[in-house]
Amino acid sequence: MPDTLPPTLPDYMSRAATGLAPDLAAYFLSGAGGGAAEEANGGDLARVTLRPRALRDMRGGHTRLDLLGRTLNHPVIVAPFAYQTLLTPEGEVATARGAEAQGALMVLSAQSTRAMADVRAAGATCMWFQLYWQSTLANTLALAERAANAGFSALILTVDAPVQGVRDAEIRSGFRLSQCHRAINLDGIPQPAFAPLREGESLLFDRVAHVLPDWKDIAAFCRDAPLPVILKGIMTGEDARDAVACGAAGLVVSNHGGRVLEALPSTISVLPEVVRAVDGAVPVLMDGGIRRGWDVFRALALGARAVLVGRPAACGLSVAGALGVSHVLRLLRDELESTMLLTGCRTLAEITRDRVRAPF
Ligand SMILES: Cc1cc2nc3c(=O)[nH]c(=O)nc-3n(C[C@H](O)[C@H](O)[C@H](O)COP(=O)(O)O)c2cc1C
Ligand SMILES: CC(C)CC(=O)C(=O)O
Repeated sequence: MPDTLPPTLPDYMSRAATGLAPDLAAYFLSGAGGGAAEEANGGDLARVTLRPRALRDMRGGHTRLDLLGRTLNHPVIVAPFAYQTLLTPEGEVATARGAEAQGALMVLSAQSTRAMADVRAAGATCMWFQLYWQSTLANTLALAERAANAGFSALILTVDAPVQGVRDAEIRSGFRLSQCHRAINLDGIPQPAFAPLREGESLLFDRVAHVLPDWKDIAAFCRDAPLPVILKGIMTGEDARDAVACGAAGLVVSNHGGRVLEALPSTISVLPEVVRAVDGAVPVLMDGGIRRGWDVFRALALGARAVLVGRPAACGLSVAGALGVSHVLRLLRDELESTMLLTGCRTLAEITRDRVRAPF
């Protein structure tokens, strides 16, 4: 635990970047390829400027919202991120404590290094469970049942990373995951074992592609899953419409924090296209590059119902454990409140498109 907590979120990010071992910093903080998509997320958010309204009555203002049948204190959600015991021995348990301290909804990654029951016991606001497709519908439903039995209230199925991203910095750093930090909640769910490749065969198209889902599988999963299913990693209006048609209960506009494919656009730039396509049918959330309370405001103004933060929570966890996660979330919420007050928005519903100037 540091003697003093960093005063701002950028200070948490730089303290984590310098304090972590180089290979861990590369795994947790770098982006795909040379990092352009990760940089675009933050760069494009900064291109959205605010149109403040002065002298409005701000009494009784608040940051509450309703999302999938629950009332949340504020719209900042802890994104699922993998292998948290790499950052501190308590891992996801500490993150859940920090999230609960701020009444923040947390999404637990299927690649969690702590048992889902222990994480739920540590923080009651860890209510959503994220998973990847597990080769077959039956395997994916088996994992979903585990989450439902552990008391989670919704599932996030991530569809944007069927294969790992190639991150230059991570490769250069020689990052390797050790067996001490494994995804224990997947124990007993069969993982694919691929037959050796014959001459001229492609690993991705001739092996991996055979265990990947398509929209029919997603529709079957949404129909049979024991909990509402939110699809994470939607980046176009077309996919958004397909997701709604398949029965998704919500969408997350996400490029995985720019971690999987360098040539993707920023999430804020595609958010309006997705929101238009969905036309209010289900809530649209967004993540990628949210670092300040005014970034939350920017995303909400362009149609996001709430935002998720990945690296900010990871940096809070790495610098000061549960307290760091809690402090990072508090900073974001305080900055959002002050941005609302300074722009004349009493409630989240008042953060509308006409409160910003945006090139998207
Ligand atoms: C180290 C790391 C691990 C991640 N692991 C997962 C994961 O297991 N599942 C998932 O859906 N997204 C994962 N993500 C993506 C986040 O959920 C989220 O989309 C992204 O971090 C948002 O961008 P931000 O880091 O700029 O806030 C991970 C992100 C990071 C940084
Ligand atoms: C195990 C990985 C697929 C976790 C992840 O989503 C990531 O590292 O971005």
